[in-house]
Amino acid sequence: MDDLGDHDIVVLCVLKGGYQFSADLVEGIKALSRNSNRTIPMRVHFIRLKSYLNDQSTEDLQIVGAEDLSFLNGKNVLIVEAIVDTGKTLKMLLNHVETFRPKLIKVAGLLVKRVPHSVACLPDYVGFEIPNRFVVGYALDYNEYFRDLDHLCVISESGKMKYKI
Ligand SMILES: O=P(O)(O)OC[C@H]1O[C@H](OP(=O)(O)OP(=O)(O)O)[C@H](O)[C@@H]1O
Ligand code: HPA
Repeated sequence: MDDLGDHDIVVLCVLKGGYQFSADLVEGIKALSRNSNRTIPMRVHFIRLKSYLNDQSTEDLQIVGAEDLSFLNGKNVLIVEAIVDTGKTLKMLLNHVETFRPKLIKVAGLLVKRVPHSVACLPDYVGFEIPNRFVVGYALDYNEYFRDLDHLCVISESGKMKYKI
């Protein structure tokens, strides 16, 4: 919490995969605030990025919906991302967010995948480093399936075949 400075923060949740982690992280920050002497006013905002088809990152990385993030100007921003795999999404998002000139940007990533060809863009705060396998659950999907699983797990090859597009 100290890293995030002494004035209000904007939590920027990366949809769709980040919704569950963001919700739980916001609860965690609220609990820390309650147990300390300082309350940090918090705004929560959502941004949607999409690039995956089946278990592959595509070149078609889009910010879905026109996003005017000019309110980030001068703010302390905490980007919340469920997973950093190739790192392309995070890199593109950081470039985008920086154009709005926030005061501070920090990134919390629940999972960071050990991949051979990542773009070397890492979160400031990492939950877990995981092997190079495709994981689903806890809001992470395979072609939009499995976000509703309470737990994270590796999708099997037969699961991939069954839900392949
Ligand atoms: O590090 P990368 O290889 O770029 O992958 C990470 C991104 O991939 C997933 O998003 P996806 O494009 O699947 O959209 P979704 O969150 O709506 O499922 C995930 O939620 C991350 O945002
Ligand atoms: O392993 C993953 N699972 C779900 N979505 C993802 N986006 C990048 N990597 C993954």
